Amino acid sequence: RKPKVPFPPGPPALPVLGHIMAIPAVDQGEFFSELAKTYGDIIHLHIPMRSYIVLNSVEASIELLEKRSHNYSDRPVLPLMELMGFFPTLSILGYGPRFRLHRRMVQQYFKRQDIAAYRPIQIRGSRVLLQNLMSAPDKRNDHLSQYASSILMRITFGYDLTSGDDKYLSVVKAASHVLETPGLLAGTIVDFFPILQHLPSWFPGGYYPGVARRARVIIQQMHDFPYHYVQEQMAKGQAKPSFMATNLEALNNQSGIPSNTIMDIKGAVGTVYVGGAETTWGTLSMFFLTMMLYPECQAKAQAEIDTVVGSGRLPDFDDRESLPYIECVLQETLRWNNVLPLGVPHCSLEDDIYNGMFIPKGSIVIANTRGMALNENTYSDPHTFNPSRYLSKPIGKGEPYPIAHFGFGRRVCPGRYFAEDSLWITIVSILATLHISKALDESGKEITPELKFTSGVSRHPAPFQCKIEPRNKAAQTLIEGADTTDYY
Ligand code: HEM
Repeated sequence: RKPKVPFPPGPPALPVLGHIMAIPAVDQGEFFSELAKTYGDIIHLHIPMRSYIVLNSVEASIELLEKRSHNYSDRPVLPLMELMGFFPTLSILGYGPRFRLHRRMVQQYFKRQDIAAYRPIQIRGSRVLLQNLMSAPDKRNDHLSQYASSILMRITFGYDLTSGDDKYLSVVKAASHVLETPGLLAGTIVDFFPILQHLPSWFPGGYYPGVARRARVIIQQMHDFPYHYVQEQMAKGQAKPSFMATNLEALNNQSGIPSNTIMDIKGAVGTVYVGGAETTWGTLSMFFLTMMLYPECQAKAQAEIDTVVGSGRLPDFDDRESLPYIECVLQETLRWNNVLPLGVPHCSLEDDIYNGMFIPKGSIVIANTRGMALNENTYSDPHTFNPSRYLSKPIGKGEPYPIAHFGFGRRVCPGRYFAEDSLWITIVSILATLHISKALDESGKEITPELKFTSGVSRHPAPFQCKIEPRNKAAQTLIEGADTTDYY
């Protein structure tokens, strides 16, 4: 279809295939940012039967995804995610009544005004994490994923995850592993030619559907076990307060949201505890990488904690306002290499014209959040990790906190306030007590890892070694003596 108003600008396309061969499988954020230098903030790419719109600035994303959110809050159909059994799941539900139901359920539970109630869970989790990091520093990633899963499992279905060998944690890990498949969010050949999902895995083009079909069992377990666990606990009269128990009770009393179904609750719980944990531990993994690579920032953060909190106790949420540099470390960790570099794709419901550019109905609309974090007009020397950039001038550069990493409009991350709390308490507790540095090789030389990242749905640092040790005897005593009683 040739529109009267031109599409947004974009590079020349091949006939039929359009830009499909030009889009790289990895580092797409950087690729789109390079294109933006020539074609501007809103780029149009052709993929077979579809328009692919990439938004490269916060301003353009706000204009379309927020101010025109009635038109840009749909999601593209993601055949592979559905084939895996991710349905009905808020993150990928199309815009409509079922989306609104799920969104309301999740948003209500993680409202900014209410999340302080979950802090005892986050504090306890961060203390267990300190103890685990001190006793087995080599298993850093396992501890981080256990921390993130433990707080979300506790809140979503009242489960007390206390060990790294927990059978349910292994299901979560397996589900996360599935999500490491590159391109799952509208980036595989099956998204461009959905008919391919029916091919057997040995057939050319059948690789992705094969991966998705094999993952079904895991994804099913991931959705089912929280439900069975809560039912069991409710039958014994021992269910702890949780998202699932609250919603099931509402359903039992017939007083909850009328069209609520068990499937909806299972789907909502699944997306929160797996998606939320994946992004939280991924960001914490990034934090370790930055602290190892930028020791001067680590020292500055520790000096601030030593002055404000001292060494006689662990930091608490009440300290947050008095620790401006720690806030900057958190914000810079979220910006520097954000875990969802292209957010989650939106989709347009109707034809639209914006600034003389035509955006057809059904376009896949991507917010290039990685590109926004690297925008040189907003962030000086954007590849450098520099928390001070947010401090007011003349001490800092007065640059704004990043916002793009949590997405936009009616699909903005509903867990963002909770996520920031989970990250803050962990980051400040680690900085208060542990020292992170480069690991040494056999000859005693420091190992500097190459900056490498995974390229699945979420982007994490590739595995890297680092040294983690208590900062001093006082810190070791604080970790050993930390109160890990369950006060929630
Ligand atoms: C560092 C941590 C996190 C980051 C960077 C992050 C980022 C994002 C992004 C970029 C989106 C897509 C927004 C859009 O489409 O414009 C999203 C959606 C979502 N996030 Fe988060 N998130 C994080 C943690 C969490 C946590 C802890 C939870 C749960 C408590 C959560 C629950 C969700 C859900 C349910 C959606 C789907 C919303 C929808 O489609 O309407 N996230 N998140």
